[in-house]
Amino acid sequence: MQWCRWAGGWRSHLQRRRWSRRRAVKAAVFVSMQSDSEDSFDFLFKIILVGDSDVGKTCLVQSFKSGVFMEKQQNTIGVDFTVQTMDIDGKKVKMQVWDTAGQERFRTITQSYYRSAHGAVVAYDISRRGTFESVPHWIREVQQYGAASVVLVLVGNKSDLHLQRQVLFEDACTLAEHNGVLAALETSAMEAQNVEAAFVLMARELMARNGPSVAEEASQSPAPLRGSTRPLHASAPTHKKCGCRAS
Ligand SMILES: Nc1nc2c(ncn2[C@@H]2O[C@H](COP(=O)(O)OP(=O)(O)OP(=O)(O)O)[C@@H](O)[C@H]2O)c(=O)[nH]1
Repeated sequence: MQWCRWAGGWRSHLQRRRWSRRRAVKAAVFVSMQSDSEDSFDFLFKIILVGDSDVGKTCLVQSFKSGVFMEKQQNTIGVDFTVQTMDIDGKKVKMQVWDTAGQERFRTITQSYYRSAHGAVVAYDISRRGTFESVPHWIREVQQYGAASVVLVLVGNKSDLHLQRQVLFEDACTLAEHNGVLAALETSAMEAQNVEAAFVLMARELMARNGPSVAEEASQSPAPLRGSTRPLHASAPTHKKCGCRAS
């Protein structure tokens, strides 16, 4: 498993899912247009997925949601919304994942979704150098339009295309370290490699940082979480941003 992290405390035993029965039940539900009927949860986190067009953001979300790789034909228009619930350390963690369009023409729409995100996954394609060179731009966008406490995870997707690799994992680690990013991982939506690990890593960090306040906020929400609802506002930061130290 390719990953690196600077915030400390990360253990790499997260590959195996612990919530396979629930996932199996929910796997058929793809999200954009449907509500999630399971309304009780211990934690609720909103995660935004950003990065250049065609890096595989939608495929990552689909892989996370259903474990299935679907060759996507169309580019995302605006923002798409998915909910996935996980069992982490006996806690029911609901992840709202907002898959944004990478195309420039949707930038104004997508920026408006950053504000309430607890975490952001910044994705690039390991086989296209240009998508990696855009990463600082995406990080700046998240930092400019998102909450100060937003947790960033860097994901180099399409790790199955190792023969076409144009980005060294070491370069991704260096970039992450210099930009206050929690961790860098390489994933393959096609091979379901590390996809779940990226979201579990994010969830664990958010639980550790400001989980109780997010859970409390969610429990006070007047309406159950549904696909059509607006995102919850991010809770106030309770901890400092990650330091960048080599583990
Ligand atoms: N080889 C390989 N191809 C992938 C992988 N993930 C996605 N793709 C392909 O990459 C292309 C783009 O994937 P999308 O998920 O549509 O990319 P996106 O980032 O959502 O694109 P926008 O909606 O324009 O922002 C599709 O042809 C996918 O089949 C992967 O892990 N490996």
